[in-house]
Amino acid sequence: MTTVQKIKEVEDEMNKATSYHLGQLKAKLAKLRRELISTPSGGGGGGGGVGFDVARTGVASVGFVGFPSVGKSTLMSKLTGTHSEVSAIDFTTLTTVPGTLKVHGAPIQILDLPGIIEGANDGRGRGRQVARTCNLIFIILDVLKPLGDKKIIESELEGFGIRLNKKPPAIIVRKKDKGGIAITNTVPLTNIDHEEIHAICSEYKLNNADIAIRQPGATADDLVDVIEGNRIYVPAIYVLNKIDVISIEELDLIYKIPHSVPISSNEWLNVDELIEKMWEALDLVRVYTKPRGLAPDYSAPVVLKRGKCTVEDFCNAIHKEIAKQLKYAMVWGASAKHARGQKVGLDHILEDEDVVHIAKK
Ligand SMILES: Nc1nc2c(ncn2[C@@H]2O[C@H](COP(=O)(O)OP(=O)(O)OP(=O)(O)O)[C@@H](O)[C@H]2O)c(=O)[nH]1
Ligand SMILES: [K+]
Ligand SMILES: [Mg+2]
Repeated sequence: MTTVQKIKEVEDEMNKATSYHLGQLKAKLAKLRRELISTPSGGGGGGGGVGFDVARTGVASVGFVGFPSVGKSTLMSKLTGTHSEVSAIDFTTLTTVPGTLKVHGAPIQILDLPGIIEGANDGRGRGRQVARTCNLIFIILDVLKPLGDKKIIESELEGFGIRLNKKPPAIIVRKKDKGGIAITNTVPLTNIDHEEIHAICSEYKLNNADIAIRQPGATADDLVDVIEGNRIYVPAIYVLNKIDVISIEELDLIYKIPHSVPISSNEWLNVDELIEKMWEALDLVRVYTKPRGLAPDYSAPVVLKRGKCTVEDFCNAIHKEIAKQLKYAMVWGASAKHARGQKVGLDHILEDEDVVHIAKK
């Protein structure tokens, strides 16, 4: 039996299972799925495989996923000016095609991925490996196709350890040497019970551990995610393409899908909103440099990622040696205590559109 067949079998069994059995099956499923995810956690590298490894450029990347012929290449080509073959024939794009789009001064890498195929577990699944390394995923949907396609793509990505528009669950699992399984919870357990927790632990041969659940509505899948530990939590935007061929009434309906932006790549409708949403979701921090005695340079921001935007990160983004030479930094903007600016050190956390002057020793 192939891994995919085994997964199907476990899924079928789940429909008729008890609490304990269900927990066991969920853990089993996650272990099988792990076999399909061969890249190490955290991403960073390419997806592996010929045609999927592309040089990563820019400060952040957006991966386009979707069924064939939904218009991924049309959008990517027009956004970036990079050629990616467009045609009415499915599976036109067979490798990852990279391009760059500058948004508010920040170069963003756009990755046009090959059309997704349901249940693909061999080379064809490689596109999702690449998706694991992106900072934002655009799920591109054709408004003329069934809305069920959305669910299929979501499950495909979930199967690859990708969690869309979700934060890591507030569950802590601490292994011990003895004492069995001790469960504590700061919130009521509404979607998981002790039996399920025990079943999952046993499936992972976790005999002694403290399990602290702080996540409201935590599920068995959340616990499995925490134990598996190789999950990628990434924002996603649902791009509803080809609105040029539907009526205003139909448009009103699809607008209700959360995290969605309706557009037409062909007619270039509402693409500005899409770029703005892309910018918000990437949550980047622009920092402007101010040389002594001169006005800040607003044309070329240093662009940092949220969570990695200290004065030290800022220095390192300019040059490796600068942090060592720093006497202090002057900061103006949202992160500064005073309007007249604040003197700070390397660990100060910067905010979007701050202005920084580096004083060297
Ligand atoms: N009406 C309409 N057609 C579009 C739009 N965007 C793309 N198309 C058409 O949809 C077809 C498929 O477009 P592609 O850009 O090749 O789609 P893709 O998702 O890259 O397809 P694969 O690479 O095969 O996965 C082409 O005939 C496009 O002209 C749109 O906004 N409106
Ligand atoms: K196509
Ligand atoms: Mg294409």
